[in-house]
Amino acid sequence: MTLNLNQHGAAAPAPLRVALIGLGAIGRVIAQELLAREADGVTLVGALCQHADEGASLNIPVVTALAPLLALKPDLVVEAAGHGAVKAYGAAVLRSGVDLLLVSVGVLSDAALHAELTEAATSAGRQLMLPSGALAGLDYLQAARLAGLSRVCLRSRKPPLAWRGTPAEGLLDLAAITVPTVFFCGSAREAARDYPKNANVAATLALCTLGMDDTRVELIADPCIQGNVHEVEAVGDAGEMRLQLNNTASPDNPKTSMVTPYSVLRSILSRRATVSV
Ligand SMILES: NC(=O)C1=CN([C@@H]2O[C@H](COP(=O)(O)OP(=O)(O)OC[C@H]3O[C@@H](n4cnc5c(N)ncnc54)[C@H](OP(=O)(O)O)[C@@H]3O)[C@@H](O)[C@H]2O)C=CC1
Ligand SMILES: O=C([O-])CC(=O)C(=O)O
Repeated sequence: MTLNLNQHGAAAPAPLRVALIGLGAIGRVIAQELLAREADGVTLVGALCQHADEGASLNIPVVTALAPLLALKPDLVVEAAGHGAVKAYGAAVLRSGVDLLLVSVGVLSDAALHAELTEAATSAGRQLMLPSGALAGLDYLQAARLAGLSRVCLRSRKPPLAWRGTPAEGLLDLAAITVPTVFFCGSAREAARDYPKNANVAATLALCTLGMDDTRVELIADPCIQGNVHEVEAVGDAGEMRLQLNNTASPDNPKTSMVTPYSVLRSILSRRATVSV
């Protein structure tokens, strides 16, 4: 048995072994940051991608199926690939005895899948982790929920090109709009389900507050902005919250806020932090 000793001679925990699913705009930044931070007690053991050549520049093992990913003996699998990947692999990861961090939180708008993942985590004694992602203020909102919340609303604005390839294309002429245009008003469940690459934050907010059906969402195509703007309004017994985030977009994906992979990184590093906030 090998014991890692810190500078005071105390036993240090073994490095946390992390595996990724997806090496796109989010996954690649997480991978680069983890590779640069071996000293922080975290080791990137490999990634699951659709194509074996995707990780070539990162010099990490890349596999194209779940079994060889789990054979790398991760302690934590981080999904950064999309709703389809969670449906394909999520429950199996947990059932194999490995914790799972989901970036594609919006997939939990599917109540049956939510129940399946929760059951898999419970029966295996593992944790399903959800990062704050492109959002903020969730600590306050979860405390306010305990005190009693009555209304929660998210307004997400993105430039027209960020809504390409979504149902917004059938509702308005994205190339022609000249003023901010609301094209969706509904529940967090509907937003997360119908805009799987754009409205994961709606699900995250809902899970921390009033739930998928009572958390309200507006989606807006805004030709006057560069990045992604998320506004949260919450009202309850503990007071009112008004929060506006003006997020820089990822240089590799205009739908995704640049802060998202760093939020995941924070969640990962906090598992090995001596002082955790
Ligand atoms: N929680 C939050 O705040 C946020 C969550 N998200 C979520 O994160 C996801 C990833 O975002 P982002 O990195 O910007 O997207 P990208 O499209 O840049 O990257 C996704 C990557 O995952 C790969 N991929 C897709 N399906 C699979 C699969 N089954 N197995 C392995 N790899 C797969 C894609 O490969 P290929 O291109 O070959 O299909 C692509 O390389 C989004 O789809 C969204 O669900 C995004 C932003 C914020
Ligand atoms: O990154 C963002 O700003 C939000 C996003 O795409 C999502 O929640 O899916």
